[in-house]
Amino acid sequence: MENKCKNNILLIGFMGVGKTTIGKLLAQKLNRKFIDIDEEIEREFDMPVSQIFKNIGEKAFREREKELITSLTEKQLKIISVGGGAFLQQEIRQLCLASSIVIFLDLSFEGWKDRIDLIIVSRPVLHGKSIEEMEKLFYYRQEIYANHHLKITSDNKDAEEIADEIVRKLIVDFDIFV
Ligand SMILES: Nc1ncnc2c1ncn2[C@@H]1O[C@H](COP(=O)(O)OP(=O)(O)O)[C@@H](O)[C@H]1O
Ligand SMILES: O=C(O)C1=C[C@@H](OP(=O)(O)O)[C@@H](O)[C@H](O)C1
Ligand SMILES: [Mg+2]
Repeated sequence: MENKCKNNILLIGFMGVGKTTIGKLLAQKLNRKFIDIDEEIEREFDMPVSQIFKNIGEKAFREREKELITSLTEKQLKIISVGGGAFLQQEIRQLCLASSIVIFLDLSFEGWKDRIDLIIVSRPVLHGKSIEEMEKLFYYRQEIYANHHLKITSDNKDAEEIADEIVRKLIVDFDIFV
């Protein structure tokens, strides 16, 4: 039986699927605090993620990503959007699955390709990659997103529609009170 007393709501999925956008909408609809892990790290380092990767390195980013997610999931009743690579770390996966309702925003590669122009500048992981290499990374990462409590198919739906669908499912399937 699903453990329904988890109180944080955490969004996962590949970069560009809408975790940050939809997390903000969800927080408004559920009247909860919203935390975007990338935005927190950018605030701390006072530079965009792309510059952190370039100037400080991905290793430091991943270490801080794990520290922040660990500390933030200890406190409850938040909407947390993590970066697309957070679930690469097994400790983060285990911690989030145990402490939060993990929602996977599932977008097809065809649907994702339409967003490349929107995200390419700010996603250093994509820099220098051919579309074939991006596709390989996309499908490789799908395995880590299989660790979730709720999957929302996201193709051909706008952010509001997805946020409303999540609220409905949280109320019906997870006893979340609005
Ligand atoms: N459902 C959607 N339909 C179309 N575009 C979207 C949708 N959700 C997000 N976007 C757009 O895609 C880009 C990436 O969204 P973002 O929330 O930053 O994704 P993530 O946090 O998963 O990387 C933004 O330009 C955003 O406006
Ligand atoms: O998939 C990844 O490895 C990353 C995704 C990004 O977050 P979004 O998924 O919000 O773009 C950000 O954490 C960083 O660029 C690394
Ligand atoms: Mg994001």
